[in-house]
Order: sequence, then structure tokens, then C-alpha cells
Amino acid sequence: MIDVLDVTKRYGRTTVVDGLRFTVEPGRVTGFLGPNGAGKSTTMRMIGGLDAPTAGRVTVAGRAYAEHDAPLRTLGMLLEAGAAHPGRTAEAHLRALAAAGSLPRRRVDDVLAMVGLQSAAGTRVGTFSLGMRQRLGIATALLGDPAAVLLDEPVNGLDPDGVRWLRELLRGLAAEGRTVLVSSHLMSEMTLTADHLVIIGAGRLIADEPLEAFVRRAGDGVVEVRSPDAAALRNLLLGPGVTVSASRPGVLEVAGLDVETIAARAAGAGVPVHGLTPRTASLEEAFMELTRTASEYRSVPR
Ligand SMILES: Nc1ncnc2c1ncn2[C@@H]1O[C@H](COP(=O)(O)OP(=O)(O)OP(=O)(O)O)[C@@H](O)[C@H]1O
Repeated sequence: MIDVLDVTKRYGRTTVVDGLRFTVEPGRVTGFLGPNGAGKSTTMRMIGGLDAPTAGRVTVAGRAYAEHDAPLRTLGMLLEAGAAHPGRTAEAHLRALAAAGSLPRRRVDDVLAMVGLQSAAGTRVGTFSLGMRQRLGIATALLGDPAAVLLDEPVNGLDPDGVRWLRELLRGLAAEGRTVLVSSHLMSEMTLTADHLVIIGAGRLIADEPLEAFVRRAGDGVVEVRSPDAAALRNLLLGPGVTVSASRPGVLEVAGLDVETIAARAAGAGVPVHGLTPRTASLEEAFMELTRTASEYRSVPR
């Protein structure tokens, strides 16, 4: 569990984080969202003890990061890619960290396997692609088998396969009961990974809610349904307050019914359904609108 308790961070006269308060619960992926410059990295650095709040407190499992006897087992973090020495191999980099943190050597092999870098273990980090560096950064974060994981924009530099892999990894870590906080400035990315959202704008909390609640509030309520028997399904779903349109063959856009109801009706009538997705195209816009409005209420200069 991570607690950000009324934290403010000022650099000179600039307030970057402003009275921020939220809790990151274990067992789920929490997406930490905000536009560029919102204060995400600053907040994450304070959680990881790399920067001190001007006011307020941050605790990990009830204590400040620096006060833990086994910090690497408490919190693993990826705060910037490419922190490894370019002349070292991936394995040597991880071994050095394991030795410094009194971690068993086998953890090096474990995390190399977890991030899919076994075959590059003996390669110098300087020759790594951005995606490989990102994977090594994630391996570093996981080295101590930590109860909480903090990843700042981990998707940067990953290809589509890498993004999918990361999504599975994060969901797996949460399923193991760990606390997972992952930042992004893209809503669309988070809708596929996060269970819970913490949204900030201009250093202030804008939303702290389950992803589902955000989608319900900000989405347009349209469900896309793919079916090889779209015509039959259309007749089945139409009724008072329900509109069904078909923009592409085999795909219906249904407004006025939720995913569960559509699935139950189709199953009840034996109509095959191959896909059922709430339309999320508008979520990115809703997110931008939300954070833009918050920023406009700020006095300038901060
Ligand atoms: N050491 C520093 N000194 C002065 N200002 C800083 C410092 N670190 C960050 N800032 C400022 O604080 C603000 C928030 O930065 P931060 O990196 O935390 O935002 P972010 O939400 O992570 O954005 P991004 O998505 O661009 O990484 C920015 O305006 C940045 O210029």
C-alpha cells in the first residue's frame, strides 16, 4: 500500500504538486494519469524517496521508503530508462544491484526471464534498443521481488507486442497481491491495463476512482457488438430506449443497453457473438477535457 498524504512540492516559487492525497491499494493496477507536466514523475520520485516533499508525507507499507530495512523488497521502481551503465552487460548490471541489495543471485535469472531478456543477458546495455532498455528497467524494478511496484511511463519505447506483454505482467503482479502504480499521459493505454485511476492535473487530484466508473461517466454508452448474424441480433436488441446502428458489416453499435444485457440476450436466443466492447474513443477526449478544465482554474504563476 502506498499513501500520498497531503503532499506539496515546490521548486523555488513554482508549485508542482499541490496538496495531493491518495492511496494506492494492493491487488490491483492503479493508473496514474495526467498530461505532460502534471507532476506525475515528481510524485513518483517522492514515493521512491528520491525527492522530499515540501509539505506532507509519503509512506510505502506504512513507512517512508528510506526507513525500510529491506527497501528493494518493499518497493521496486522504474523512474527513467537507461540508468544502467552502457558498457555493462544486462546481467552484470543486475548482478551488481543484487549484490548491493543483498539479494540472492538467482533473482537475476528470474527477472531476466520475466522480461524476456535471457538471450540478451550477455549483451552490453549500450547497444540496447529503447524497448530493451525499458525491459531492463522493469527487470531492475522487480529484482527485489517487491511488494509494491512503481513504473513511470513504462510503455515508452515498447512495440505493440511489448505493450501487450507489459499489460499481462502488470495484471499478473496485481493478481499476486502486489501494489502496482503505473503512470501514463495516455488514457487509451490505461483503459486496457488499469483497474483503478488516479488522475492529476497541474499538481492537484482530479479523480480517484475505479476505471469502470470513469468509463461509465465519460464514455458515450455505446457498445460495439460483432456477430456473424448481426441482423438477428439487431431484432433481438431493439426496443424502447435502444438504438442499433450498423456502420460496418457484422458490427452493430448499440446504445441503451449494457454489455451484460446484450450478452445475456444473445446467449438466450443462441445468436453467436464474437466481440462485445464498450466504445472508448471518447475517453481520451473526456480525459483531456477534465485535465484542461482543472488547469484553467489555476492562478498563474503557480
Ligand atoms: N527539479 C526541478 N526543478 C524545477 N522544476 C521542476 C523540477 N522537476 C520537475 N519540475 C517541473 O515540475 C512540473 C511537473 O513535472 P513532472 O515531470 O513531475 O510532470 P509529469 O506529470 O511527470 O510530466 P511528463 O508526462 O511530461 O513526464 C513541470 O513543469 C516541470 O518542469
